[in-house]
Amino acid sequence: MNRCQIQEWYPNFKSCSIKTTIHELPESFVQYLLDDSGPFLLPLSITNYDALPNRVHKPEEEEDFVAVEGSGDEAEEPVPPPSFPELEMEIKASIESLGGAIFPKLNWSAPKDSAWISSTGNLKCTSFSEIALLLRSSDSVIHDLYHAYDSCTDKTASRPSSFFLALRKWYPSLKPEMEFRCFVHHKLLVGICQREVKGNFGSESYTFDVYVTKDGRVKLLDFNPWGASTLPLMFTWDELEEKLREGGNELEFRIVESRCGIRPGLKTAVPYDYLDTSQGSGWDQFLRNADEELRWQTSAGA
Ligand SMILES: Nc1ncnc2c1ncn2[C@@H]1O[C@H](COP(=O)(O)OP(=O)(O)OP(=O)(O)O)[C@@H](O)[C@H]1O
Repeated sequence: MNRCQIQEWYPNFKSCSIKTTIHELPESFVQYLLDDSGPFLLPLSITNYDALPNRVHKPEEEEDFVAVEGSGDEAEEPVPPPSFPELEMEIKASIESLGGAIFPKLNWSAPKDSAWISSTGNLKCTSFSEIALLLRSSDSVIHDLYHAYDSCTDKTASRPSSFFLALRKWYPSLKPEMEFRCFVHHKLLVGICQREVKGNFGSESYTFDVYVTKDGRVKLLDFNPWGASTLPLMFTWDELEEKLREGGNELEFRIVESRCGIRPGLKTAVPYDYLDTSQGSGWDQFLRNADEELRWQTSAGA
């Protein structure tokens, strides 16, 4: 499990992977990602520091402010937005060095499930606040922060001691049909093989994802543990295990033959309320109101 963290594997596979910079996250930022006690505030950006005194509303500084004794209001100071100036500066420099746009990822996971929240509908980020928004909104990231070791039988801690943010050069047109996951069991490739990726990963059993470029080069995207929360995609874990129990060591290569069978790799997860159209749901209520308003307008116009 630990070997599949990007900060662990990337240094050894840099030459055949996507250009990436890795930043150790201060614990204060990790706590910011975990904190769901109050309203969600984006970090105050270094570019907005000068504007801060004007942004915080201080009624006592207004001319017509009258303090009412014993109202209790004096105790309620506005909560300043969190800020992480050093991390933001490091990230800004990295984004520039990677060509101005990046794909963010924590130790194991990218915030794929929060792509819907960004203005572009994907994980492309050009600033620290875009990264913070995607990370804060993602259950995949929460999984890394809280539950990464849940399926480990030799679990000794509930979380890793440090978290890292990987910024990967943004590739705008990765074709989902050219991405492959390769299953390795006891150092044997049992799912799919790409010659260009050499077998010098430390674990015996794991999966790795590769992308085949237009000119036939293979880029290593990711490593994941064998089993656990790794999706077996067109296989099932039982099927792969069964094949190995039976001593089968032939490589099996599965592809989708129909074009419509290929879905983008990014999960297009949206809140359940978006999808729930049943009676009494938010959508149902919205449609009823719209219907009523339309009827009212029609009868008023008649
Ligand atoms: N640098 C990049 N630029 C653009 N898109 C990318 C980039 N890297 C990855 N992607 C897309 O995002 C998808 C998810 O990436 P990745 O496998 O790194 O995330 P993950 O959270 O580890 O996913 P999983 O848990 O399924 O392995 C990839 O399948 C690919 O389509």
